[in-house]
Amino acid sequence: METIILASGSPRRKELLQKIGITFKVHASKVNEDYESHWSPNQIAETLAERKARDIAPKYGNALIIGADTIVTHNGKILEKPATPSEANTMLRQLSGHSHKVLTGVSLLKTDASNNITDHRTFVETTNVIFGELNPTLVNAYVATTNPMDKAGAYGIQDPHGTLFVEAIEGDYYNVVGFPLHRFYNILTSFAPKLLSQQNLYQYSDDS
Ligand SMILES: Cc1cn([C@H]2C[C@H](O)[C@@H](COP(=O)(O)OP(=O)(O)OP(=O)(O)O)O2)c(=O)[nH]c1=O
Repeated sequence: METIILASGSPRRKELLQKIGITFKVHASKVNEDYESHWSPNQIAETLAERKARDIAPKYGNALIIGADTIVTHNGKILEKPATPSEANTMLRQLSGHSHKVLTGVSLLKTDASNNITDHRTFVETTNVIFGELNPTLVNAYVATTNPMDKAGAYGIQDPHGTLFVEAIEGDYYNVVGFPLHRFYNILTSFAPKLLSQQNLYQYSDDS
C-alpha cells in the first residue's frame, strides 16, 4: 500500500485530511518560504507548495507526498503571517470592509520504491473572502485571545472571533482554512485512483 505523507506542520491541514478519512503520516518540511518579489501570487503558492513536498519526497518510497502553502492577497499586496500582535492588528484593520483573496497551492508527488519522484501535480485554489466593517474592539479581542502569528493575513476563518469578521465568501471554505478538500479529492480521482480505493474513499464512475 502506498503511504500518504503530509509535508506540513499545520495542525489545520492535518485536521482537514483526517476529516475526510484519509490515513496518512505527517512529516513537516522546514524549507525556507522565500520567494522573488516579481512572482505572481499563483506562482508563490504553487512554488512553495512544491518546494515543501520535494523537500520530504526523498525520504519516502512508494508514497504520495502532499505539500501546501496558503497566502493572502489584498490590493495587489501579499499579506504574510504577521510578526507581532501589533502587525496583526494593522493587517486586520486593512482588511476591514474589503474583499481579499486566499490562495492555497497544493503539490502532489508520487515516489517509487527507490524514493524517486515519478509523477506530480500542482494546483492553486482561490477563494474570495469579504470582511464586514470590523469593530476595533473585536479586532483587539481577537489578537489578544488567539494566535494570529501563525496565519497568513493574521486571521483564522475557523477561529471563534475570526468567524465574525467574514460577511461572505466565494469559493471553498476549506481552502481558506488551508487545504482545498474538494479540488484535492477531484484531482486524486485521476492522479491516484488506486490510492483512493485503498483508502476506502468514495469513487464515482460515469457509465452514461
Ligand atoms: C487565511 C487563513 C490562514 N490560515 C493558516 C493556514 C496555514 O496553516 C497558514 C499559512 O501558512 P503556510 O505557510 O501555508 O502553512 P504553515 O506554516 O501553517 O504549515 P507548513 O508550512 O508546514 O505547511 O495560515 C488559517 O488557518 N485560517 C485562515 O483563515
